[in-house]
Amino acid sequence: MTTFEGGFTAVYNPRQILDHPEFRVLQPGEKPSSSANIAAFYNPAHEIHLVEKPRPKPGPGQVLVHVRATGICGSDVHFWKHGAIGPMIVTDECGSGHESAGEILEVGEGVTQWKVGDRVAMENGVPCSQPSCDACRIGRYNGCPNVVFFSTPPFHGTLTRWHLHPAQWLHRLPDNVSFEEGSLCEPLAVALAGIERSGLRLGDPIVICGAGPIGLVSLLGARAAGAEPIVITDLFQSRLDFAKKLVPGVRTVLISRNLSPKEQAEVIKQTAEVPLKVALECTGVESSIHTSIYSMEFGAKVFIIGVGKSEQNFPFMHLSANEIDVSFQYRYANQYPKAIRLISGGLIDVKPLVTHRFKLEEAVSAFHVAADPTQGAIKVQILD
Ligand SMILES: NC(=O)c1ccc[n+]([C@@H]2O[C@H](COP(=O)([O-])OP(=O)(O)OC[C@H]3O[C@@H](n4cnc5c(N)ncnc54)[C@H](O)[C@@H]3O)[C@@H](O)[C@H]2O)c1
Ligand SMILES: OC[C@H](O)C(O)[C@@H](O)CO
Ligand SMILES: [Zn+2]
Ligand SMILES: [Zn+2]
Repeated sequence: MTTFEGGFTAVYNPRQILDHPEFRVLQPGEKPSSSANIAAFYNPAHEIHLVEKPRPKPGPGQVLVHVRATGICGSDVHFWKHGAIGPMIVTDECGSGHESAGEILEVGEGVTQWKVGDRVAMENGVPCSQPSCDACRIGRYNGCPNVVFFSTPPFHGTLTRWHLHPAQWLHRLPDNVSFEEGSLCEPLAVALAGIERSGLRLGDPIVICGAGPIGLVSLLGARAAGAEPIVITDLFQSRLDFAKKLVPGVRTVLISRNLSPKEQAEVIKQTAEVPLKVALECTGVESSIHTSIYSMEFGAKVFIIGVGKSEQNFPFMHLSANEIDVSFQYRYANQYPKAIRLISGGLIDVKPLVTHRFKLEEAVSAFHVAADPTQGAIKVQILD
């Protein structure tokens, strides 16, 4: 039982908010009609294609959102290309996209907090919200065992024109925050959750490993949080150049495949010039995690946001003898309001992360650009 704002209560099963199950795959070259509810789906045959679906009707406690901006996440590409992330396996057609913002088109029964035309960022991991669920009850709802995460199989994503959403999992966008910025609140929420739980404090010297979208939003967040100095690493100079443009004061280290993690850590330490208190690890790659661990001072924290191989080795004795804590982040909880405030207040500027823009009808091309490293994409946005 969930109480919606305004006192309306409903038995609330997030699985019932699944988008309309009917869809038709468009043939290659077939033009979708301009009034259709189109979406980009991936499937177990590693195809990505447009589909047409009916326009859904909001039920009690739901709203219909016209999705205006969606960013492509590495996990969308991964589900398409590799068919699984850990235990989440693509067994059927599945809608992509979970970094979205839009405009409310219709409100369902009992929805009092939203009206048609309101601009919102969509929080796309919808937990069960049942009092019997410990994770939900204590506010660590990213750990809800019954979470519906749109775009993670079997739940269709928000890369679509019209999407049904539970009213209480939307966040109002102030006038000075665009739909694109609203959609970028999703990767930013990942970084903010990690930074919050890493215990990072004003003036802390840190290293960020990996300068992909997650490393870069972590860089923006860490800079806003007052970390200094900040060292960022990557295997590619182009990504480090991007980081330097984004935050000119950042120090960069190009990772060499010829150096061991210990040797690499020495380069990071020399670049930092002061002992490092925190690592925000944003690759999930074993060698990079080792490098981050060897870069740390006694009592430091290695905070792992990246995800990678199911089983990995750890430099156990180095961790133990240096009391280095290792922690992990899984998605986020309670970060959207903060992300929106930081963007609206001008403390974090996510706009430069968008390198490519496509129309919804061009979503398949957008995926090909996002998946091709030679295109130099950081964040590909799909706008409608
Ligand atoms: N914890 C979560 O909830 C969560 C949420 C979103 C993404 N992620 C994960 O975060 C990670 C980063 O996401 P992204 O979108 O930025 O991915 P990405 O692949 O675009 O970026 C990763 C970057 O790390 C660099 N890299 C790879 N190996 C490296 C090494 N040994 N040393 C230094 N840099 C190295 C790559 O060149 C790349 O620029 C991924 O593992 C992703 O799955 C986690
Ligand atoms: O941004 C959130 C992440 O992409 C998701 O956790 C994804 O990796 C799996 O659902
Ligand atoms: Zn994501
Ligand atoms: Zn729950």
